[in-house]
Amino acid sequence: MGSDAESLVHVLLVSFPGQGHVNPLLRLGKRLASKGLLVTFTTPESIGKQMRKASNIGDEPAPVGDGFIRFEFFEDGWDEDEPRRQDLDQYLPQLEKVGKVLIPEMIRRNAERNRPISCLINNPFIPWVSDVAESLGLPSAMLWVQSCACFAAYYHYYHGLVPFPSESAMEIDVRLPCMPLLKHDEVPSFLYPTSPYPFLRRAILGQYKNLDKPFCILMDTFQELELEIIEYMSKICPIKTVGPLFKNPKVPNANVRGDFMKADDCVGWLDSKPAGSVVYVSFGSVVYLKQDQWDEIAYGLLNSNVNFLWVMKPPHKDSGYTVLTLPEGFLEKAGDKGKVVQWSPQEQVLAHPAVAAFVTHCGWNSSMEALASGMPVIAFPQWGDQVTDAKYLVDVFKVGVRMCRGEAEDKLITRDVVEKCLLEATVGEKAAEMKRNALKWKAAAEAAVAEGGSSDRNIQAFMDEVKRRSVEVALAKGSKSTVVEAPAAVREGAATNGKVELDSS
Ligand SMILES: O=c1ccn([C@@H]2O[C@H](COP(=O)(O)OP(=O)(O)O)[C@@H](O)[C@H]2O)c(=O)[nH]1
Ligand SMILES: O=C(O[C@@H]1O[C@H](CO)[C@@H](O)[C@H](O)[C@H]1O)c1ccc(O)c(O)c1
Repeated sequence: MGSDAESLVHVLLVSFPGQGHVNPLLRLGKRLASKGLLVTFTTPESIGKQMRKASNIGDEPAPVGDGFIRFEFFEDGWDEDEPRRQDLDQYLPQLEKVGKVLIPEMIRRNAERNRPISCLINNPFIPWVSDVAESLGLPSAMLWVQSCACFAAYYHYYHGLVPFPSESAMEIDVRLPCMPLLKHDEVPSFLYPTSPYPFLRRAILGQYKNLDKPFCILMDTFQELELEIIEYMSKICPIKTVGPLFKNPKVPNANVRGDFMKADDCVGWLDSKPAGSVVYVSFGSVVYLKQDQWDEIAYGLLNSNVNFLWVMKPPHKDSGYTVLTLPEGFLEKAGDKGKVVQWSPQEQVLAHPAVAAFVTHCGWNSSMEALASGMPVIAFPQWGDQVTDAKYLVDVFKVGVRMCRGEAEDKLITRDVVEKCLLEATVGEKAAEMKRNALKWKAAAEAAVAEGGSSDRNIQAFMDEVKRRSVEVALAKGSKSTVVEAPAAVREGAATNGKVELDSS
């Protein structure tokens, strides 16, 4: 490694191996690197292999702005084809067991190679990373990869601060401070007493057991988007909002990506379509719909006569899902009006002028990418944070129409409803109003990450703190610090109390 990289403060990012976790943590890594840190990104080798295949991840540190990012994967101790990786109740303890041995080894190896690590950053599902940091006398931070509203909902549930739906009162609404009233099915669905995913409730709440360990909780949201709840939760936890992380004005085209699958080429097809004529349909990396629902969406798309780009990712071989099919003759009927791909370059798609609206499952990454791209949405949430994100996208941020309330409702959304929602979001006054609102959020997002914006100030303050602590760590370990510059004073900057004014229907 070049001596340039070795002279930089070095942080280690440890990610849970899910696409919705890797993307925001890698984006944080690129942001920190662009501002002058050396960043090592790690996740299990099983995913590392897919990332190397799908993206251009090399062995050498990649220069990003003023710093570098490099990758080092770790073995999770299981055979390549182990199906238990799909069962979080088995996989998370396995990751903890091996990670608690291999991450300290990785840290030692890096120190021996003259690039000592000064701070660990993890994302949810792997809270033990802050135990590793503590045991080695290193500071740690956590990147929360959902909205602050969901963070607050889980926090209040975990500490029993307000009543949530329970077996004896299934349909109560939930009143959380500084948040709109959440109907029982707008609360993150892992908290429903009847959730079929108790293992995901355990996985996400596991982070709250260790919440006192990270010195900072970074969040991929921005102050202007969730003003009141961010201010409220910041009085309780050391929160710094740094989003939207996918926008990095310093290095907008950093050529480092973390896709698990190579994106199909669809930009040329989009280029051939008129402005604002295409609906983009994607349900993220984990959600998988039933065949009858898929058919209704297919007919709704055909009947609405819109152009569409539809992501139809293949299911994981051990997921238990059967491969979805398209109705007979669907592609012929759609002709050049439709394109179906296995994986899309979503950031590029959402920024493309041909795209008018996004049918989304409302995962937080997709939600932030849509908002920050000025893209109206048609909300089709299924579970977890998605149902809460849908509530916010539609009722609070006012950039969307609702097509579905969530998997728990167990309701087939018919082709007529699909068609009605597609038209509502693409033509007429309501569509125009949602677009205006979305463009306001795009401008607010860009201002947040621009130099001196709320997220930029927070990331700078975080970097200064990491550098300050790296001196302490080096002194405590009795070795020479790698920090060459004194931490810059944390710039107070103008408080961004201004709310974004929205058109309301
Ligand atoms: O065809 C696709 C579908 C999704 N994504 C990316 O995958 C991530 C999905 O994260 P999200 O939180 O939206 O959903 P999850 O997959 O975690 O349910 C986002 O960054 C998307 O941009 C993508 O690049 N291409
Ligand atoms: O990545 C998984 O879930 C997604 O995480 C996003 C960030 O927390 C969230 O916004 C989105 O709604 C989720 O779908 C994930 C979930 C379960 C699982 O077994 C995984 O391997 C990944």
